[in-house]
Amino acid sequence: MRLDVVTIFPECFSPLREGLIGKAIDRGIVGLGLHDLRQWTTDNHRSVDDAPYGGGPGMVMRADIWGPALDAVCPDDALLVVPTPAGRRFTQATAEQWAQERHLVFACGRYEGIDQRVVEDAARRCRVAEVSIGDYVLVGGEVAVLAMVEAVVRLMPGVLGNPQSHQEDSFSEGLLEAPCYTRPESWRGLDVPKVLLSGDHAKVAAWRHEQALSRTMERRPDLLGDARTGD
Ligand SMILES: Nc1cc(-c2ccc3ccn(Cc4ccc(CN5CCCC5)cc4)c3c2)n[nH]1
Repeated sequence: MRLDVVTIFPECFSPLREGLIGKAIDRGIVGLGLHDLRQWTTDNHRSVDDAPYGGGPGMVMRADIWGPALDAVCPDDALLVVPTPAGRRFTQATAEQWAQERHLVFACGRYEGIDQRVVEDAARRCRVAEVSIGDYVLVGGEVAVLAMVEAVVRLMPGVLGNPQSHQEDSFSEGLLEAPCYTRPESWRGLDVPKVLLSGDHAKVAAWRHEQALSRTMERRPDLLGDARTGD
């Protein structure tokens, strides 16, 4: 898979060079390209924004800068991902779909967002996904892209040491994950649940499912559909 990111803060993406994602890049499982949007500016101040038509707070990122950048970075067969608070929700299912893609291009906005015509124009030649990572407003798209890239790349073959690991991800079975424990067996008067020491895999699996279910009911009834949310 190839990943390209267009941003005015390329340095925000140095964390991708660390850890499992960094290893995936070093091993060629993932190709990463970082592109400074200001490369496509034309004025001495290298400005990328202007005042919003119709008034309102802050500034909007200019289509006449973003257009040439995406023309250069985003081919027609790529999926263009545009993080925005106004997007469809990015979920584990989204990550699983995108892990099948050959090329993802991420357009990181700042200020109050990107002129909507950039998305409209891009959609004439490639698939575009405007996505939100949660119901809160960040300062820009970079943190959202870091989160989505981690969620997608960890699903790719060869990235996680133990492929079993994402079989039991939260959400992969529609439930939150069960609690996890490791040594010491007793710590500050708190003991590991005895069933986990039993060696009885069926009992362990049953206990973990029950824990996942109760946690989900308590913390995320929305994941359980109408029956449990009292709708
Ligand atoms: N899940 C999630 C994603 C983001 C996100 C993603 C990209 C950008 C680019 C700029 N911003 C800041 C930002 C500030 C204020 C508004 C709301 N304004 C109200 C009137 C016009 C707009 C929008 C956007 C982003 C935020 N936040 N949260």
